[in-house]
Amino acid sequence: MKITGVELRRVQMPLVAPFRTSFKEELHRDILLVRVVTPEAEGWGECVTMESPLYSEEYTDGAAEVMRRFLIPALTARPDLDANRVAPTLAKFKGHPMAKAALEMAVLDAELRAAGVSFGRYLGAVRDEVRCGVSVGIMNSIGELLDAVAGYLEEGYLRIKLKIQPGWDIAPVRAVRERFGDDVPLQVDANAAYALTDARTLARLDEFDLELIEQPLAAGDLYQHAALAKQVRTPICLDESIKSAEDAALALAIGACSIVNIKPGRVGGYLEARRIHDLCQANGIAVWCGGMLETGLGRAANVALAALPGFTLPGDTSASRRYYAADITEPFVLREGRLAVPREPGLGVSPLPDRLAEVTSDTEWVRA
Ligand SMILES: CSCC[C@@H](NC(=O)CCC(=O)O)C(=O)O
Ligand SMILES: [Mg+2]
Repeated sequence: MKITGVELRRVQMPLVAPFRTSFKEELHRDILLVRVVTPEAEGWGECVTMESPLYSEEYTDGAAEVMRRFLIPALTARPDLDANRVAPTLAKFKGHPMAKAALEMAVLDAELRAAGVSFGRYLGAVRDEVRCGVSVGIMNSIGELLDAVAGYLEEGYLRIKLKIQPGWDIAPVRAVRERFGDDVPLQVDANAAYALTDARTLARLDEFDLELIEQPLAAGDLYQHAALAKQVRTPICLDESIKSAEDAALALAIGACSIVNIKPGRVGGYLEARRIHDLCQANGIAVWCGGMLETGLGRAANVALAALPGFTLPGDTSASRRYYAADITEPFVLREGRLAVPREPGLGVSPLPDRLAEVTSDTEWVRA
């Protein structure tokens, strides 16, 4: 395929409620969308960067700039591009996995729409629907948290993930266990808020029979996570630490984690995400699909990925209404705790033109 041009489009998506983690409180998402135009078809990509470099080193304005100056020109120079060639073409540019992932996603979408093949079928989906969990932010009170969890359980979510940080960990987890019982699959995500010196506090979470503790320590602390894993019984799951299949192989080799949260943007794209899935499956390691509050575009791709055989745990693949009153695509609606895998070619969804226009704050055409 030859790219004839790329549109960079910024959309402003207000959240239905504040979403607070150990590093930030989100009130809205300023999202960079990418539309790749080729003679055969167009494709959409979603860049999952935050506005500021607080989750990882990337941020949205930086992603747009690196795409505009380096990544898009490298891709448009190739007359023979396809999705498998995006990462090798961009490999000479260091880092920027989320920016690269958005472009690969858009090229893959265009390629698959032209071929009449869905994301799920291309990636290797074995299910027509995926079991869904939900991520619950840090709240102002235990009461507010319990009301939120009650609402999500009522909606049918099959797993609850609680954001934690020092000072908001043991008490909220205990309160959720006491209110909703021991049978609700429950896990926590610290977003790297703890240090190895907090091992005793983290070990106190063992009494609550959690599915996992996600990213307790800093992204670069692989060795420290391996040391922590020897001091807590609850399985350690990594998120921010795993930026490639190579990182995953090292983390498994040194015992830094026993479960992996796979986020295509964090690892440079859906093809690398599949490689991590394959590596983990071959090593008997469970994986699940993480989330970055995606619109229906990224949500469609994540749900397709989550249908691969090794995704045995419910992911943060929630319904559109978890974050947005009105998505930019037809909404993903939870049914019996599950989301259906799109079956149409490519992502299987497209932005609704009127809705997209409503939320667009900027659009820029980068000519090939
Ligand atoms: C704004 S924080 C985004 C990263 C966070 N994502 C979630 O908690 C799930 C978000 C979602 O449901 O998309 C994580 O560290 O796993
Ligand atoms: Mg996480």
